[in-house]
Amino acid sequence: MGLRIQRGRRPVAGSFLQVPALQLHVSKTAMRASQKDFESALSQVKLLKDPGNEVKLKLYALYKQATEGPCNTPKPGVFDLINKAKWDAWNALGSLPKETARQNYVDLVSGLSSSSDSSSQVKPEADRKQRGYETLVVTSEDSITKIMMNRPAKKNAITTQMYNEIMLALKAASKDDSAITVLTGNGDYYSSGNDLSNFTDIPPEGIEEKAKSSAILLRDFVDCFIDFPKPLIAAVNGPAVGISVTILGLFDTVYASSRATFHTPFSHLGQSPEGCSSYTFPKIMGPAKAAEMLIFGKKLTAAEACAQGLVSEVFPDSTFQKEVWTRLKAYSKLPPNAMRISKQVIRNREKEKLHAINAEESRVLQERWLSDECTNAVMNFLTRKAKL
Ligand SMILES: CCCCC/C=C/C(=O)SCCNC(=O)CCNC(=O)[C@H](O)C(C)(C)COP(=O)(O)OP(=O)(O)OC[C@H]1O[C@@H](n2cnc3c(N)ncnc32)[C@H](O)[C@@H]1OP(=O)(O)O
Repeated sequence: MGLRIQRGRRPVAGSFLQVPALQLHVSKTAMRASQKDFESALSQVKLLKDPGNEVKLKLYALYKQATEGPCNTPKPGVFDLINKAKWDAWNALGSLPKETARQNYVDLVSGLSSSSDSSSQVKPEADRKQRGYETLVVTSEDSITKIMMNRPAKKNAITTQMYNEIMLALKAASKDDSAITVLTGNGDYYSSGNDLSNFTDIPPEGIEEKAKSSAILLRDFVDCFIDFPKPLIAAVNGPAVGISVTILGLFDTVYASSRATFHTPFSHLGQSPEGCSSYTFPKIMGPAKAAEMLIFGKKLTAAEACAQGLVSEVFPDSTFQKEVWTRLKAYSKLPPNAMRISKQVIRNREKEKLHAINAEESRVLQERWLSDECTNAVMNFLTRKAKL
């Protein structure tokens, strides 16, 4: 889960799935918690099982109110989702007195301790399947966090909401107890890439503003992959299009079903490469092969993608799930710190460069999205005149 309450550190809401409607916890007792009770609750909270994002937000808000008083920091920007939710939770406590916040914090931790004692024997299903995502199914089991894109009827096309949820899921996975993280798709497609209807949601400020906010979203999304600290594996269960292909260059291992295809039809769509593919693809497969994909939109079979180094291994579609998950379960038992450090050694020296490339690709695309070529291609798809 997103936030871990770690020994020797303040309890903070680091990452969560949804901004919950904040319910103020009213003290059950009229008794005032002493500073000692509060400090003891602070120690106790570090020993608790992950209480879930909603509770972590409440703990965060009450802690801030109890120690600093009413919210006194500037509101984070709209794209800073995590800090904004934390700020909202704290701000919602208004002028609640410090002593009451302290008491409420103590009561909340005490309630959590008793429920965690009574449930410590059984691992409920809800712990494994993380709640709060609408476009994903996220599960954590056997030291593997699996993030599954879950819009099978739309070929797992990535909506704005899905971009945001994948970012939240990655941030949570980077801090949870899992050793490895896997991205996959539900249904017959891995993903058909950017949901082209994203382009129809134009704000009152106009199309330029839409292009600008989309470029920021793209940049933030790709940054999450560049910075992901643990081994990241793609289980490409079927055809992959657009951004779902380009970001594969940022994964550590890519397994593909024999049914998968890899297609980046940017010129057809009046667009240009993203996901750092303008750098990673030539590096992986050589400039000539990369150009065929990224400029001319050549679709690769799984076997071709494997021969060109984009895919690590192809499995027959009929045994794909069984073979991939058996392999991943074995990998997840390896020492997690060693795996993380090995990834850092392999990837860290490129990080700065990748961030710069991501920024540049996003800037170029921001302009492309305003072009007639792009507008016509999107309109043709949405009016059912064109398919890839
Ligand atoms: C903000 C960050 C932007 C980052 C930049 C990203 C760039 C890219 O990712 S470019 C790639 C964009 N993707 C596409 O152009 C694919 C468009 N889709 C298709 O060409 C086809 O749907 C198909 C080849 C992927 C599948 O064809 P088919 O098997 O015939 O299935 P349908 O077309 O009937 O699809 C079922 C259902 O899903 C909807 N859908 C599929 N893909 C998308 C998509 N990318 N965007 C929006 N909607 C998509 C399709 O419209 C159908 O919907 P219904 O008609 O309502 O059933």
